[in-house]
Parts: sequence; structure tokens; C-alpha cells
Amino acid sequence: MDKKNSFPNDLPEGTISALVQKQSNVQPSVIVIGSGISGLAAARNLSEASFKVTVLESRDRIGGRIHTDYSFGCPVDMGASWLHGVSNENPLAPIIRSLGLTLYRTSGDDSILYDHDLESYGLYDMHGNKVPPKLVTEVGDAFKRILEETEKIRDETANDMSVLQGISIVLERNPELRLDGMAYEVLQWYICRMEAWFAVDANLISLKCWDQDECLSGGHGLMVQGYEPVIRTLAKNIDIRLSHRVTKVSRTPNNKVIVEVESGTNFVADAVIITVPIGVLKANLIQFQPELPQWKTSAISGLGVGNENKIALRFDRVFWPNVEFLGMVAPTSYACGYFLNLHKATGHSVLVYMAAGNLAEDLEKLSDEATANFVMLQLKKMFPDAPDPAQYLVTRWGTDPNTLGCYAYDVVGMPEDLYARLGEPVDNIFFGGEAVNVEHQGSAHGAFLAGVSASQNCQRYIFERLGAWEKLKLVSRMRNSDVLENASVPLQISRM
Ligand SMILES: Cc1cc2nc3c(=O)[nH]c(=O)nc-3n(C[C@H](O)[C@H](O)[C@H](O)COP(=O)(O)OP(=O)(O)OC[C@H]3O[C@@H](n4cnc5c(N)ncnc54)[C@H](O)[C@@H]3O)c2cc1C
Repeated sequence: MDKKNSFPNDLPEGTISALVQKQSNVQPSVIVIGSGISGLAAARNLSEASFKVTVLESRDRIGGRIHTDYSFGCPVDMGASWLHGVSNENPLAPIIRSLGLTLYRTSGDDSILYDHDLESYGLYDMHGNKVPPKLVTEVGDAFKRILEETEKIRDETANDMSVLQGISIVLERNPELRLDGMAYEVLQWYICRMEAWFAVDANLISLKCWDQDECLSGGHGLMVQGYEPVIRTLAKNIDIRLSHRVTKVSRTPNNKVIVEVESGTNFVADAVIITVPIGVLKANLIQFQPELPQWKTSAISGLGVGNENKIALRFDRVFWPNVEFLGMVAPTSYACGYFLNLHKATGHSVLVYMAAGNLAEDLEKLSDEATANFVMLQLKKMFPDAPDPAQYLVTRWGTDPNTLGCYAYDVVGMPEDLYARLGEPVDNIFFGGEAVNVEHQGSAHGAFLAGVSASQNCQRYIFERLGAWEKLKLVSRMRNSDVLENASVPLQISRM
């Protein structure tokens, strides 16, 4: 029996499907916009509760900001690549375990501001001199202290300011924490790494909100086989229409939604779940009829969107040391940089350069070739004899019309309830997506949870409209045996 198109006949009394069948013989329908991890989580949840679900996706592929590229002959994640929180409390753990995927833990530290595994770093200055590991550790300790002092500034000041401003005040007040020479450059590198977490420069990050993310336990682990298998699993048997760019969402007087796509085709359903990136919402690429209320539009415009790009380089041979990260220190955080050494985690001779904030935006002004050349110049500062890469890949998350940025960040002085408001439904329009998750925004697991939560709200809305919410024993969680099969096996952690 095709689960997508009809109800099973043996519906237990008290389920939504049985109730709806009895009342109207019409299966409740939901359109999900976007086939990233959030949209797929929402679609899967609803599909398993016997809703008719259609996913409309603008790209010709699924996964959104999770995108594993295989053109190097091995998996390379050009969007999300880490599982933040390598533990069973991570909502993605059951899927990862059931698929037998391996994680390479780069750091056991749960901190988001200081998530460094110092032993596996190789840092160099602009002239190719290796930074002594002792200095890296010392500056790391100083940076930790600076962050602690910065927290005190936050606690004693009513008004918000940027993290950079907070750090400047700390250095003014504590001359012993000021650094110079190479130590100053290493400090800039730590700031560069922190900026990469938020995907925005430190002069734009809100001090009030900067460390408010909930961090799951277990540290940070790279998905050795890439994130793609997770996406494929969630997408299994879901009706997904690729190359369907939504341009308009209209509510009708009879409680339906009409969703229009670029080609002019309309889709009608009882409700819609929007999981497009915050950058797409901010750019008003989807029109709403009637317009969204002011409390919603101000939440959309109030959030910031950062940018991060990856430049992956495949070489014919490994010529770099066996460390997890190779970094360049410099007089400003903008001029610092780092490469993730995928060889250590996966055995493939691939380096991934990661640029965030202003640098990520500036790189998008260059051609792919010029970007790869820029990255090679950085690499040659460390390894003058580095050969040309055999292949390279360049992302443009900031200008890609399907994304328009990397993920949400907290703007200085923003109201505290923006994420919550973003997640609030407007009648039968529900909102999922990374930026909606109050505790884990900017992450794959946060986006997944936001999708699950939007689908639960959507189910509740439809059941309430049917007037029988209390009577129903709802299934509002992932219960698919396909997905959770073998869920009791442990997470596989490797360390090469
Ligand atoms: C470079 C980078 C590195 C990252 N690293 C990590 C990491 O290591 N670990 C981690 O946990 N998280 C990471 N993230 C964040 C993580 O990737 C995202 O939070 C998550 O994938 C977002 O999922 P989503 O479903 O909310 O959005 P998306 O994955 O963006 O899905 C939204 C979908 O909507 C589609 N869409 C857009 N406009 C329309 C339209 N008009 N009509 C129809 N469809 C539309 C898009 O094509 C897309 O498929 C990273 C992100 C980036 C960009």
C-alpha cells in the first residue's frame, strides 16, 4: 500500500488517521518548503503520522546546507561536517548509530567559544615560521582568561555591545593580558576561530547573547562518511519535488494554503511548513498573502545572517604534517586562516580551507579559480613547495539564492525573543529551519529539532481544527522503524 496517498485500513481507534477518515474521508495535507534536514525531519514526522506530505525544493538536490560532494572520489562535506555533541542526547544520534556511521572526534571539549584540541594544531606565521606549541598553549590560556573577564563586562553592563568591544575593555583594564609580537598574532588566530563558529566578525557579535547556545555533551565529531547518508535516510519514501522554487504562500478564507512555485503551478494543502533559510526570508523571496504580521517580519529582519565558505583541495599526495588543523597566524583575525586536514580523519588527501565573516564575503567576489589561487598562496606560506591541487571545490553560501548566508547570528542589541517569534506559527503557516531553534541555532541537530517541533505544532493545529485533540493518542515523534532500526548500537568514534 502506498503510505503517501492513502490511509491504512486497520487504523486503531483514537488515532488521527482513523478520526479523519471517519469525519471526512479526506487525508490532511501539508506542504513542506525546503528539503534541508529541518524540512525532511518535519516531512518524515508528518508522513509517519499518515498526513499527505509534499516537499517543494528549489534546488535540483536535497539536503540544503548539508551537502556532501563526491567528485573527489571520497565524501567531502561542503556545508555541515561536524556533529556538535557526540553523545546519545544528540537527536541525530539514533540515525547515525542505525546507519553505522563513524565520527572522528576533533575535540572532547563541549565549549563553543574555546573548542580547541591544541595538540593537533600546526600553526605558522606569515613568513612560514612554525609557532612554538608552548606559545600556542600559553596564548590559549590567556584567551580563556580574556573570555572570562569579558563575561564579567557583560554581566555588569545593561546595554549590549559587540564581543570585540568587550575584549577591548578587558585588555584596557587588565594590562597583563595584553600580548605583542607573535603572541598577539596567535591571539588573533583564536579570535578568527571564534568568529568561524558564529560565521561573523567579532565586531558584529552580540556580547549579551554570544555564549547562550546550549551545547550538547560529547564534544565535536566529524562525520567521516559525510552527512549525506543521514539526509538520504530522512528523505526515504517522501514525496519531494525538486526544482520547485516557491514564490508565494497565500492563506484562503476556508483555512487552506495555496503555495505557488516559479513555474506558476499551485499546490493546495491544509497547512504549510516553511523551512527555507533565514537569508531567503530576509530577502523577501517568498511573498505572503495576506502579509505576515509585524511581530513576525520584525523577527525576520532583526536576526543576522553570517557567512562561511569552504574551499576543498584534493592533492595527489600528502605533504603536510599529521595534525587536525593547519593555521596561519597574522596581525588581524581577518588575515588569519586555517585548513581542516581531512586526511587525518578520513585517510583522503584533502585539505579544507574555511573562511568566515568578511573574508567569506570577499572571497565570493572572486572567481572559483581566483579563490583557489588565494587559498594556495596561504598554503604556500606554510609549505613553499606545495604542489597544485588535482581538484578543488568552492562554496558560495552567501550569494547562493537558495541560502543567502550561512546561518543566523545574534546582532548587537537585538531583542531576546527573536528566535522564539520566528518559530511562532501564523495560523496554518508553520516555521522550521535552523534559525528557529532557540537553543541550537546554526547546527544540523538544531535544524532537525526545529523541523520536528514545527511538524508537531502543525499536527496539533490540524487536530484542533478537527475538534478532537484531547481524544487522540498522537504520534508526534520519529517512530519510523526504518530510521531507528538498530538504534541501540553505540556511536562509532574513530581516532586515526
Ligand atoms: C559552511 C557551513 C558549515 C556548517 N557546519 C556545520 C557543522 O559542522 N555542524 C552543524 O551541526 N551545522 C553546521 N552548519 C549548519 C547546518 O548546515 C544548518 O544549520 C542546517 O543544515 C540547516 O538546515 P535547514 O533545513 O534549516 O536549512 P537548509 O539546509 O538550508 O534547507 C533549506 C532548503 O530550502 C530550500 N529553499 C530555499 N529557498 C526555497 C524556495 N523559495 N522554495 C523552495 N525551497 C527553497 C533550499 O534549497 C534548502 O534545500 C554549517 C552550515 C554551513 C553553511
